Amino acid sequence: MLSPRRVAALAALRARVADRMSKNVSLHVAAGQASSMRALLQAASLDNMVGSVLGLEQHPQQQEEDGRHGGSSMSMSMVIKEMGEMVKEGYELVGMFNLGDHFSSSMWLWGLLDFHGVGPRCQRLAARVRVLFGRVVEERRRINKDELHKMDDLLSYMVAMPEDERLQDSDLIAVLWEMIFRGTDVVAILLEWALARMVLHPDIQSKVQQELDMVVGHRPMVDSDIPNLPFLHCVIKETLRMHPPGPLLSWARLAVQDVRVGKYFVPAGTTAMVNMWAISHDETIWGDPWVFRPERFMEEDVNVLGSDLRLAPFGSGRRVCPGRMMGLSTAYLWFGRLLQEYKWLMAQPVKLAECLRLSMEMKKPLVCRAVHRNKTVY
Ligand code: HEM
Repeated sequence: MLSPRRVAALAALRARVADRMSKNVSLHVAAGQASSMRALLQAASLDNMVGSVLGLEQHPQQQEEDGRHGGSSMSMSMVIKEMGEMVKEGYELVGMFNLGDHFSSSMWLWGLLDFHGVGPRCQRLAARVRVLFGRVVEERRRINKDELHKMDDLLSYMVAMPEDERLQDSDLIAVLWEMIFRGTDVVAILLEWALARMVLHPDIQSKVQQELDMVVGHRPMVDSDIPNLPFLHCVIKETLRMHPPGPLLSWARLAVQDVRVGKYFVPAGTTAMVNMWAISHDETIWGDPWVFRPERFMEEDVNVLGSDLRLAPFGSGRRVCPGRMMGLSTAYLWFGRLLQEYKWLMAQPVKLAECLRLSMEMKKPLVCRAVHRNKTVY
């Protein structure tokens, strides 16, 4: 459970990142360029994750500064750039086909079938993660306890824990890496889908903007506005339904004996996974499942955090996404800010074809044109 102070600090960080992201969009607008949304959203998401997990934040005017973190000797921009490269490499590796994964649990045969060198690349990535995160952890430990208690990021919290409760270094690094790796792209992917839908459905886009104008007005949207924007919630939920970024859930079950489930025969030894994509497109559960209709969530509220299995885009139970509150709040805020400040128009045909890697992405990345709305948000 996060303390109110940490919740407020995370919200303030999200808002600062939203400002930086919006400024980047306005640079494209000023240059008359269309925006390639994926790179822009990924950069913002990495910025947010590195800030909330490691407490490292790069201020535009301080490209090479490190002073906020107790005299770190590492260049902030270098650390963030390397984190971004490592996340990208991790995604590529997870998405690569490796014959060994399908045929063998024995290491030597797995190595023999690893034609693309996935194994050695994974080992090199793991070594990079250990070195870079190891240095960040070491530097944080040098900060005195009083200062550490004032910091709101996950690493500082974990380093400040009583000694007998602390994780070993290898586990600590694994947790930090997993949070950044899993949390970075998925938020960007969700927002890319949501914006694609806004470009395709200008009527729905206007409806969100009307709600924002009415509830928030001319100042920038903040976290505390989120509960007062029900239609914006519906749009994000409908995006999660139609384009769940994590379509296969790991509530894995092993059949210990041969069994029949409905009309299917499941042999002993089979691992079964939950296909959330199929559930959220099932016409016996969702009327008109192929129609993007956010209003359906106005008619019936559905909790998407794991308690309603008709739509559990963050999973459910023991392996539920630990970043779901943060991911959802970030998506609500950034989506609201992007729509509050800009009208989004088609720059290239929007294709909704999907591509499954670690998350389910748009196969053809979204490129769209932003136009400043008349409302002044600064
Ligand atoms: C809109 C945003 C997000 C979506 C849709 C999402 C979705 C998911 C899904 C579907 C899973 C797998 C659950 C399962 O296999 O049963 C998952 C796991 C995970 N997510 Fe998220 N997630 C989001 C944001 C985040 C964020 C912001 C973080 C980090 C702060 C994060 C960290 C993780 C981690 C560490 C796991 C692995 C948990 C485990 O294996 O036990 N996620 N997420």
